[in-house]
Amino acid sequence: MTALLELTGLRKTFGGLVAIENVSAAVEVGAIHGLIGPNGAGKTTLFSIITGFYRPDAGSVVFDGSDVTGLSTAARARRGLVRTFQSNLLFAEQTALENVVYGALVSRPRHALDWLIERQDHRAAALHDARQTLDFCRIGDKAATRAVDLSHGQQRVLGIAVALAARPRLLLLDEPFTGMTAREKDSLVAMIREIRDRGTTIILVEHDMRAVMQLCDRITVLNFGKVIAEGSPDEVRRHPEVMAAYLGAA
Ligand SMILES: Nc1ncnc2c1ncn2[C@@H]1O[C@H](COP(=O)(O)OP(=O)(O)OP(=O)(O)O)[C@@H](O)[C@H]1O
Repeated sequence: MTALLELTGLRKTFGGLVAIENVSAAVEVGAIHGLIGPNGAGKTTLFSIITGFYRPDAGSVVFDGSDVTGLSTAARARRGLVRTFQSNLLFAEQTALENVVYGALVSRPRHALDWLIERQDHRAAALHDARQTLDFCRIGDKAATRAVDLSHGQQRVLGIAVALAARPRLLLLDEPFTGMTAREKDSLVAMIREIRDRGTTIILVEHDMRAVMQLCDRITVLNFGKVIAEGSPDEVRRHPEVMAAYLGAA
């Protein structure tokens, strides 16, 4: 297997606090890779380093063979490294369809230009793609609904649809299951598998252990900013340090 993402020797401090210390990990092409750990373990900080929101104090982020450590979030997104947000950062007053179109345009500035100068063929193609993405995410019937009028679970799915519109090669999902009903969770588990099966590698930061264990091929466990375990769900579940970290946290 080849690594799509390689993290080497990452370190990030906030004042005197070491949030991430000497973190190395590799995410294989086609994997669903979990990133877990108790509260304050450093998951969000690591996520932000991978997406370019934070610059690490040391170490490197290599995406598809290129060092992207110094690149902006937008430059990474154009290369196919795309994230969703924990909160629903959507255009609340716009329809679901418009949100997905914006998701596609943000990652493809050339298309945005065509849109602005009203290239009708590009507009039609963008709308067609956005409709297909909403259908794929099982919210095609909500295309004309304003984002703000969707249920919480539907808004989270729309967030994923917006990210998918950017055609990610690596999709980072930030706690996508938060606040979902059991039924919505089951549907999202199936959807995430399908996204992977269509060729997108996935990193999943998630507190819902059932979803993590169901979905992930590999899991990296952080505690106090360090990697304490890495392996299959079964290996990680039985790892003494992981059990201790979660019991300690509980
Ligand atoms: N911007 C910041 N400024 C100062 N300290 C920070 C900042 N961001 C995170 N930290 C600290 O770094 C450590 C790791 O935090 P982080 O949010 O990455 O953990 P987490 O695993 O995502 O936690 P949670 O599961 O609660 O979201 C914590 O001690 C946190 O207080």
